[in-house]
Amino acid sequence: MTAPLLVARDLRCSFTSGGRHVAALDGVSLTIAPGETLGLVGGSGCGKSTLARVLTRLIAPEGGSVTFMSDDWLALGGNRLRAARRHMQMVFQDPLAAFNPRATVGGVIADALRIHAVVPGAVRSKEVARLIDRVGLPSALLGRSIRDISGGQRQRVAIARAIAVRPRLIILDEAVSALDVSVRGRILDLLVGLQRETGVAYLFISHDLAVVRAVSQRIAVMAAGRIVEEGPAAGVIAAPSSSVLVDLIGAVPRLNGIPPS
Ligand SMILES: Nc1ncnc2c1ncn2[C@@H]1O[C@H](COP(=O)(O)OP(=O)(O)OP(=O)(O)O)[C@@H](O)[C@H]1O
Repeated sequence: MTAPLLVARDLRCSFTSGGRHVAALDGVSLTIAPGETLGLVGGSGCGKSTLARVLTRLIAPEGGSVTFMSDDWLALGGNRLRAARRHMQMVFQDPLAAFNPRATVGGVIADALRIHAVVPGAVRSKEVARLIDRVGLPSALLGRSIRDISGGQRQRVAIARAIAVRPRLIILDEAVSALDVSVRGRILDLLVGLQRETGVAYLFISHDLAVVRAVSQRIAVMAAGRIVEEGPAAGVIAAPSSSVLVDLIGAVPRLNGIPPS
């Protein structure tokens, strides 16, 4: 059996605000294999984004461990962390918040290539052009400000920036949730195609089970800071064991046997 790419064990993270204590992660464990998509689904406030932020080390958990590419990920520092970071990229719901709004499309991708020294400087522009074409954007967009393109185009730029550094894992947190249905479908197709070509793994986080189902081989269902069920996508949806998943299935007419209106 191939070694897992990422193993999270018993992650715990809580917040106190307004005198209220919330266990956002209450002992979360999960495994992601190389090249697979694990879909993480759950209702609002169940801890999905906190998990993404802990895995990407934006926040430190109070307990638990993460092994990523065989390293003790939460303990890595210095040059080893910088080198390993390249392999775990993140795409957020609102890419504008993740970019310097004054940056150009080409600049965003070139910076990622430069920071991680992915290709020699002499061929960087050529690689930027290849990436922008691969994510389905015209090269005319390269000089445009990131502020002056559509939300769907911006999300394609975010994906181009993530794949530019040839990561092993991309964590997508509600990455297509703000897009209209047809744009969303095309971006999901792009993600599936890129995975086939590069073998990248995805942790695909969404409150929308239909979207998660469209791209995931396995699904983990989260409620109140815990993973309440997990397994192969088709099997989990065919025989849900948690009330959360039953509710999420009920919210998707197609999965519920009722044709969409
Ligand atoms: N910085 C913070 N300070 C205080 N509470 C927080 C903070 N971040 C998250 N929480 C709380 O932790 C819980 C989990 O939040 P989280 O954002 O991880 O959930 P989520 O599943 O991503 O929700 P959504 O789908 O609505 O974004 C919620 O109760 C939230 O209010």
